[in-house]
Amino acid sequence: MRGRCSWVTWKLLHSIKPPELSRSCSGYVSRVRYLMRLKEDDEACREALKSGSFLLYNNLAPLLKSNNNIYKPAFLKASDLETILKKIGGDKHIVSESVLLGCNENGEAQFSLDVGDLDRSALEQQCEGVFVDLRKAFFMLSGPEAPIVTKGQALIRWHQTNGFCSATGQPTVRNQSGSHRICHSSGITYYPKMSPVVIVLVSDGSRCLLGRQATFPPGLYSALAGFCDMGESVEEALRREVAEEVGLEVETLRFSGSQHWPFPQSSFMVACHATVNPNKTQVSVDKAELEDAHWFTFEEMTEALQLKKPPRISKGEPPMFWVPPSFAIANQLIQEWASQQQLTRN
Ligand SMILES: NC(=O)C1=CN([C@@H]2O[C@H](COP(=O)(O)OP(=O)(O)OC[C@H]3O[C@@H](n4cnc5c(N)ncnc54)[C@H](O)[C@@H]3O)[C@@H](O)[C@H]2O)C=CC1
Ligand SMILES: [Mg+2]
Repeated sequence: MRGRCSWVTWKLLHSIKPPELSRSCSGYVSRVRYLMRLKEDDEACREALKSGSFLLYNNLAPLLKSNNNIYKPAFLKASDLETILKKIGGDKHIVSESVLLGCNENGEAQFSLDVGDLDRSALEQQCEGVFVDLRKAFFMLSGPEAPIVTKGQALIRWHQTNGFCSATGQPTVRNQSGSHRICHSSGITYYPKMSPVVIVLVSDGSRCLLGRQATFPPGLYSALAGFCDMGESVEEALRREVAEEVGLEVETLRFSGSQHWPFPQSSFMVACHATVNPNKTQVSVDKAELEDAHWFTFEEMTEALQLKKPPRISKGEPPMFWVPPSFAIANQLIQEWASQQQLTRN
C-alpha cells in the first residue's frame, strides 16, 4: 500500500502538466522535481526534448562558443538543432539519443548529445563553435560551467560503454532520459556509475605533502589520491592510501568538499585535510604508485598558486613546480591550506 507521503508526492508530480512546469519551475525545488519526473517518465521526457536545449559533443569533445575570447558551452535550442541537422544532412531522429543533463534557471530541460557520426567541421561552422578536448576545455571555461560539461561527457561515455548486460551479454536498453539502462533478459537495471576516490592534503602543521605520478605533466604535483576499496569507509581509505603511498600515519582528518571527476572514467572525489605527527614526517614513497612525493613550504605553495596556466617548459631547465588548476578539487585543498597557514602566521 502506498504511504500517505508518497501518495501526496505522486499526486503533486502527476498533476503538473509540462507547459505549466516549464513556466513555473524557476525555483530550485520545482526544478529538481521536474527533473525527477523527466528522468523516469519517458513521455514527459520526449515532450521536453521538443523545447529543451542541447549541448553537442563530437567523440566526447564538447562544443564551446567564444564571445570576446570568453568560452562557454554552446547550448542549442531544439529548433536550431533541427535546422542545423537539416542543413548538414543529419538525421533529425538522433535527437532522441540525447541524455538528460539538467534544468536551467528558466526551467528548460538540458540534454547532451554526441554527434560523432556527423561532419565535424560543418557542424562547427553551422553552430559557430568549436569542439574541444575536455582537458583543454577545462582551461577555457569558467568554474561554474565546467561541471555540466563534464557531466554531459560522463553520461555519454557511460552509455557508450554499457550497451550490454554483464550477466547475460544481451543488449541493454536505455530509458528516454538516459538515467538508466535495463537488460530485459536478466531484469537488471544499470545506473550511471562513479568510483569513489579519496583525495587528501596531508600537513605536518607548517608544510604540506604533495606527490606526482610518472604520467603527470612535468613539474606537476598534487594531493595524494586513491580509489576506495570495496567495503571501506572514506576514513579507512584515506588512512590506507597515505600509508601505502608515502608510509605515513594520519592522526586527524577533516572533510573539505567533493567533486565529480571525469578522467579516466567517472570518479567521485571526496576531499579531506589530514595531519600527521610533526615528529614523524619521514616519507617513504611507494615507487609503484608515485614517482616522487615530498614536503612543500608555505612559500613554495603560495608561488605555485599564482600560476594560472601550466608553465612553459624551457629546454635544459628543470621543470617548474606547479599544482592542479582551479577546476580540480586538489586546488581547493591547497588554497584552503594556504589560507589557514596565512591566518596562523598573522
Ligand atoms: N580532481 C583532482 O583534483 C584530482 C583527481 N585525481 C584522480 O583521482 C583518481 C585516483 O587517483 P590515483 O592516485 O590514480 O589512484 P590509486 O592511488 O588508487 O592508484 C590507481 C590504481 O588503483 C587501482 N584501482 C583500484 N580501484 C580502481 C578503480 N575503481 N578504477 C581505476 N583503478 C583502480 C588500479 O590498479 C590503478 O592503477 C585518478 O583517476 C585521478 O585522475 C587525482 C588527483 C587530483
Ligand atoms: Mg594514488
